[in-house]
Amino acid sequence: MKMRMLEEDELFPSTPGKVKIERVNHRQFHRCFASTSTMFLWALFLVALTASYLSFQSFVDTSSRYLSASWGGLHWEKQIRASAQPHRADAAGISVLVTGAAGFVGSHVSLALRRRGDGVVGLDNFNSYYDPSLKKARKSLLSSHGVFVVEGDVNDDKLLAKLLEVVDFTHVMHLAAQAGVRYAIENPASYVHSNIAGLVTLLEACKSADPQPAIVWASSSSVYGLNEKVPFSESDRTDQPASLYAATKKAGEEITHTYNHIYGLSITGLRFFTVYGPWGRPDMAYFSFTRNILQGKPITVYRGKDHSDLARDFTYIDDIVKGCLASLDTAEKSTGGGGGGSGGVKKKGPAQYRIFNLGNTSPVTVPTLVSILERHLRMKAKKNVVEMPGNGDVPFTHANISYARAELGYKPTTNLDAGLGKFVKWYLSYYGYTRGRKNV
Ligand SMILES: O=C(O)[C@H]1O[C@H](OP(=O)(O)OP(=O)(O)OC[C@H]2O[C@@H](n3ccc(=O)[nH]c3=O)[C@H](O)[C@@H]2O)[C@H](O)[C@@H](O)[C@H]1O
Repeated sequence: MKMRMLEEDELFPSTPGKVKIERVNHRQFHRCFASTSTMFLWALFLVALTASYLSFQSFVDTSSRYLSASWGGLHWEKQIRASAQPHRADAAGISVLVTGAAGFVGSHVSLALRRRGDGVVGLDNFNSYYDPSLKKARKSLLSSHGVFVVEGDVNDDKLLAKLLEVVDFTHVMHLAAQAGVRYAIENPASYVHSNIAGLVTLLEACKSADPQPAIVWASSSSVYGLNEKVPFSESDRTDQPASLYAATKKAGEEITHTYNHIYGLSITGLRFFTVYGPWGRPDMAYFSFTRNILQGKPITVYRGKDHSDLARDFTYIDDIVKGCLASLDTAEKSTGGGGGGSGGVKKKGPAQYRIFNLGNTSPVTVPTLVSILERHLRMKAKKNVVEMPGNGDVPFTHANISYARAELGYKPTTNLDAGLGKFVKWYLSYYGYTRGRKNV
């Protein structure tokens, strides 16, 4: 049957919004029903489309997370367990999670532990504060010695919980941090992120672990700030930080104290004094001076307001490593019960809380540092001497190490001349120089 053409006023009501009800006849009911069912089908279609889009999205999210996740899975867990396994003949081996393992101090400590047969698992986020290729090279060195380094952040609570679940670490050596005194002016948030939030995330994970590991972590000589009493002793005032970096390290000392007090975590904080050496940090003065001298570029040497030279208690990496290992070896067990829950982790008794200076005890001025480098490099520096900008620097540092000597047997043996000699040798070889000329 031929369909009647719709009259104009059936398509467009004469008065907008006012449909003439009396004209809704049987045929219209059919049309209405047909259009309702069409609408229903369309709605169904749209719902199905949305649902499939959402499930596709979640599939994409899950799979991309799975594909991009650098941790997890049975194979990964196997690698973690193998790396954490001590191999010491005396069966006294410890199992250490080293955060910041691809960093300067972290890589040296990890290697030293591994060499004496301890179990080591590294954690590092490989951030780009300085050239990540140097961090990757340190990681390769570690993996060639059987140390597995997980790529991840100390702010990742799930990763930390997983690591502490897979292995009963006896110790955590917490070296991951945002380092550098002057960079805090440029990027203050990175210090809060790593040195405060990251530290708390790590302590939360450790407090809930069963058994709880003992924690040794990197504080800094910078906590002494504007302290003028020399040499700096652990009991000196540390409430006058000169930089945000120093303030976050000081905050770390207070935060770790809280976790020690409430949860029974065994804590040892180490105040490192301007650590230098092979595989060092490119942002530090001795490293950047070396790079500039070799490239014929000028270096900027800061001096104090009254034209006085700045001085640092430069400490060689091997001495620092010995202090770190002695701290691990003398750390007592944590006394908390482990297990998560709403703050239900109670300590069974007071736990050890220690803070040590790890310095060299003989400060050297920055101009002297430069002249030692010139001698080792057999090249002259182009020096720009400028007044120290007010960006967080302190005029001098000088460690009193009596407490570390008494408790840890800590005794630094490398002076700045010998240490810089070793650094320069490493630098020339790592960056492909033959005495001042770069091999291309
Ligand atoms: O012990 C610490 O707790 C800290 O040590 C280190 O800080 P600092 O002692 O400041 O070392 P570093 O930058 O090498 O400057 C050395 C000297 O060179 C001067 N300096 C620096 C740069 C420059 O261009 N010119 C210059 O004269 C500068 O004024 C200073 O007098 C770590 O970086 C830090 O992370 C933290 O661990």
